[in-house]
This record gives sequence, structure tokens and C-alpha cells, in this order.
Amino acid sequence: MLETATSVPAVRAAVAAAKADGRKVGFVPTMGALHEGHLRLIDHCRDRSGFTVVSIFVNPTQFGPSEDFSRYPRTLDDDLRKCREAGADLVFTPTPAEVYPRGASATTFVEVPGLSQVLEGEIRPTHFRGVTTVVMALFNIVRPDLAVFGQKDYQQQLLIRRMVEDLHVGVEIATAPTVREPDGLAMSSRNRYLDPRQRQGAAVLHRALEAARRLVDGGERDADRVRQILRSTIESEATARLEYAVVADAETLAELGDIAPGRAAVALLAARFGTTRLIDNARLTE
Ligand SMILES: Nc1ncnc2c1ncn2[C@@H]1O[C@H](COP(=O)(O)OP(=O)(O)OP(=O)(O)O)[C@@H](O)[C@H]1O
Ligand SMILES: CC(C)(CO)[C@@H](O)C(=O)[O-]
Ligand code: BAL
Repeated sequence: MLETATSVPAVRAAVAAAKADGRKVGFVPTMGALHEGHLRLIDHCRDRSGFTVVSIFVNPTQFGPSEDFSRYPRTLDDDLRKCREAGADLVFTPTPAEVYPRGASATTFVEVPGLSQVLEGEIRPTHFRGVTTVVMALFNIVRPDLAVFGQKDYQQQLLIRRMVEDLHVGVEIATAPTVREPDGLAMSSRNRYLDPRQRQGAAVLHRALEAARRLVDGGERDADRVRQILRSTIESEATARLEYAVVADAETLAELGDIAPGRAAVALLAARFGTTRLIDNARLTE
């Protein structure tokens, strides 16, 4: 049976009861508007724990002043139904004032300098400070044994892993693969902003990543050539405006000159389709 909670004490009580039963507690933080990608994270979590908590919280502190906080999709009834069908045990739907007790925003922050300032962090300068702060607050509220994040937000899961390691948070972090539409577009709550032409065009991100992967699988070691194929594929799509296309070290996100065997490399992309920003990534080597 799915339980719901809106307050910190109610979450703590439900989680304490599960732990008293000897159940491992898994946690899937989300901003709602749930799609198949989120549901696979819940499956991943259920496979690895005995009590799955999902949070649905559109976190104000990770949106910049000109971003889409007010129009971000909020579909709570539908989300609760999907969580129930997916077999979650507890859904936490707090207000900002519940998460940020001093008045709807944070007055204490957790930051991961360096990793939070490149790529997404360069374009969205306060974004990751908001993410790491809210994830730390949610971890302290839920006190899970395990938390699951999506590979679609590659930089985000790296930052969270770093935060957990640096601050001895004691939560195991799992990363689940990106779930895609049949044409390869990574599922994202923001896909619903796209008009039909942009929606069709957005599949170019996956095509670019596939082209890069084919090049590397064929033996290409020059990261510049791989960047070129990423760029030229995206630039061939009329609805896309490229923001970045990088080939980076999979752990540090430092840009690579060459793709050496034994060094894990990842391609990361961001582009706008109209006013909608989408990101995607793929590992090029393991
Ligand atoms: N297609 C996907 N496959 C796997 N995980 C995903 C996918 N999309 C989102 N996630 C993961 O779901 C979690 C919650 O993400 P969030 O609620 O922001 O959804 P989103 O679809 O990424 O929304 P947005 O459009 O804001 O980026 C994150 O860990 C995110 O990486
Ligand atoms: C991790 C997260 C739920 C924090 O608000 C958010 O950044 C997201 O949905 O990826
Ligand atoms: N999934 C990332 C959340 C954000 O873009 O704010």
C-alpha cells in the first residue's frame, strides 16, 4: 500500500517503522511530472531495497531567476497513481517551507566547487548549489540507505557522489541508465514543452551521441574529431541551437585531448529547441 507524507516527522516515522522491520530503505528524489525514466528508477530502487521512498518536490533553489520554476509541470494526482502502480511504498510531497524551515528558501548551502561550475554549472551558475543543498536536506529527512539517480543528469549524479564521499554521508548512490523514447530522445519532464517540430528535431541529440560512439568504436582516438561529429550532427538540425558538445573524463569532467584505452570517457551535450533546454550524454569508453 502506498503511504503519503507531507511533513518531516511523518516521513521519519514511516521510515523508522520500515527500518524496525529490518527493511533496507531506498530513495528516489524527483521533481514530479513522472515519466517512464522515473519509473525505471523506482524499479531499480525496489530491486535493491525493501522500502522505496519517492520525493516529489519542485525545488525553487535550483532554478535561476529567468528559468521555468513557475511553469514547471506539476501533475501530482497522476504522479501518485504512477508511484502506486510502480510499487513505491512512501511518497513525500513537501512544501518549500517544510524543506527550508527558515522560510521557503535555503539559508545553509552545500557546494561542490569545480564540478558544479563547468558545463551545466557554467550556464546555470546557481543550479548545482540548489541541487546538492536540497539532496542533502532530503537525505537528512529520509535517512535512506540507498538513493537512485538517472544517468540522463550525468553531471548531477557525479556531484552527488562527490558530496556523499566528501561529507561521509553514508548513503549508497546508484545510477540507473537513461530511458529513451523509440526515436532515442531521452525522456525528460521538459520534453512536454516541445512543439511537434522541435520534438522531432530533439532526437538529433541521441543521433549525435550514436555517431560519436560509432566513431570511437571504429578506433578514433582524437577527441576533437569526436567533438566535430557531435557538433556537425546537431548543427544539421534546424530546430537545434547547440550550447555545448564535449568529450570529457567520466569522473572529473575534464575535457580530453585523446581518448586513451583504459580512461573512461563521456560525451555530454546541451542544446536548446526554441526556449527548451535539453541535455543528454553517453559513455564512449568504459
Ligand atoms: N530519461 C531518464 N532516464 C533515467 N533517469 C531519468 C530520466 N529522466 C530523468 N531521470 C532521473 O530522474 C530523477 C529526477 O529527475 P527530474 O524529476 O528532474 O526529471 P527530468 O525528466 O530530468 O526533468 P527535467 O526535465 O527537469 O530535467 C533524476 O535522477 C534524473 O536523472
Ligand atoms: C535530484 C533532484 C530531485 C533535486 O531536486 C533534481 O535535481 C532532479 O529531479 O534531477
Ligand atoms: N533533472 C534536472 C533538474 C533540473 O534541471 O533542474
